[in-house]
Amino acid sequence: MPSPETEPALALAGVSHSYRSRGGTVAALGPLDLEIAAGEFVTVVGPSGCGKSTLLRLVAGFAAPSSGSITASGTPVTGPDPARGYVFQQHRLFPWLTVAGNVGFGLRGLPKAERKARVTELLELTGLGDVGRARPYELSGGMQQRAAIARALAPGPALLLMDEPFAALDAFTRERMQEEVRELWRRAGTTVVFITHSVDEAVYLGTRVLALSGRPGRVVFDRASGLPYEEQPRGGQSFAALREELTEVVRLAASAA
Ligand SMILES: Nc1ncnc2c1ncn2[C@@H]1O[C@H](COP(=O)(O)OP(=O)(O)OP(=O)(O)O)[C@@H](O)[C@H]1O
Repeated sequence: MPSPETEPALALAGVSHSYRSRGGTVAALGPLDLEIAAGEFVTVVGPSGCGKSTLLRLVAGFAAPSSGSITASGTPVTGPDPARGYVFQQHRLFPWLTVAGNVGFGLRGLPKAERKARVTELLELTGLGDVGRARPYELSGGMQQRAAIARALAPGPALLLMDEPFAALDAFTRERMQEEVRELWRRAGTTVVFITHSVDEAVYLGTRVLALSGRPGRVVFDRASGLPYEEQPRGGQSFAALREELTEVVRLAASAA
């Protein structure tokens, strides 16, 4: 039997999803076949409404696909699991808990000393060492999003799912957060699936870049960036070429939608 190490971090086979609404059935996604290896940083772009969030929600186990199957490291996804951390566009921190309380929320099963050590480690890792006792509303948008990332990382997830995590941030903070998430990924070795509307962000962050067609979203572009992170500077030649190609793919997908 294949061991979890040899299984893809994520495998989707024939996955599609429809929503039922008053107006009828909306085919939102797929069919989709996709394998993601452990350690990849996969960015996903596509026209508005093409099913990107749906894809991530299915992978997280928040909803079951209408058809097809999803496995994470060989185990079928049947519901949410701490092995899959999720970061939303809006941080969704618990306002009644401190930042440290939020980060440690998923660690309630651990002995207190162990939990405290892990929270301290994560606060340091995400540059929040000084604000563990603050409430979320006392933090800037960038810090709130860092706290949300720390909370998602706390149980040591094999897979980190990020749904436009920086969309609500100003341009400067967003660029800084991109550097930070890149560094976190490099150090933590977590597999990442990252949804974004920004072609720039997708090309800059992804070791592999996917584009979905208009609704129902299917994979119309799938490319490993082919560059080690250190050699993937913004504005470099390969960066510009991939950005141009991807922009055209998304433009075509949006006009066909
Ligand atoms: N709960 C729901 N009930 C009915 N339709 C839904 C529901 N959630 C999403 N949809 C529809 O499914 C389609 C895909 O939605 P989804 O949010 O996955 O797209 P998206 O690519 O993430 O969009 P955006 O880029 O605008 O955030 C859209 O047409 C949306 O209106």
